[in-house]
Amino acid sequence: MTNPGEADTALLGNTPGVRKVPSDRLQMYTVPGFLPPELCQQLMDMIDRDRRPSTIADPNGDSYFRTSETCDLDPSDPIIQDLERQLYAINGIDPAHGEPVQGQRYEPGQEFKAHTDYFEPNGQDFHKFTHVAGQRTWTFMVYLNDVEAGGATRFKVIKKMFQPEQGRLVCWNNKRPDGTLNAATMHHAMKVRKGLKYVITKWYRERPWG
Ligand SMILES: O=C(O)CCC(=O)C(=O)O
Ligand SMILES: [Fe+2]
Repeated sequence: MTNPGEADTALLGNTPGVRKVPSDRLQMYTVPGFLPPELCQQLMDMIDRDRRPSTIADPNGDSYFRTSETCDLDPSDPIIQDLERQLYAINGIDPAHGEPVQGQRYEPGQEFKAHTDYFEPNGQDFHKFTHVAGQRTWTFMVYLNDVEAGGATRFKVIKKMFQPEQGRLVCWNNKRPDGTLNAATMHHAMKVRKGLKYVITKWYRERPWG
């Protein structure tokens, strides 16, 4: 039985156009053209209207670690509800286990240095971030635009790099099949060199969110 906070990989594997990223280190899939250009544009407009400086869970003294901007997308907006339905249709994760979907926006020179999406068990804020909903399980991320230069997402442990491409979904399990945290999910949103970069990020939890 799949835990309600984890993606149903049979469902995911049957998504039209899906590709399983070949790796024996982590479960990862990508779907080119997952979101249509019109929806991507609507999401970028929403991010532009409501953005704020991004934050990180355990500040590490490097104020240039995550220099992008973030937008908390309104869960009651019909566009976001439609997006949530599209995610549920391919991952089967009980929506109650999802964090509210976020948008990220990067200008030239902005990045999010190498990190994992799960919370570090030794981090100072571990309890604060996990005591209600538990650890993060899966990450679903969609590029909303093609970036003129730079802005790739680099998974250095598995030597895999994704170039932003409008509508492309990339998703992965932050844990190994045995439930332990998977450091091979380490990734770096590399500096945008030219133009803007927009993505949405959706994280799921072991237990229902709030
Ligand atoms: O923007 C990207 O390419 C990755 C974003 C990311 O890793 C995050 O927001 O956790
Ligand atoms: Fe990340």
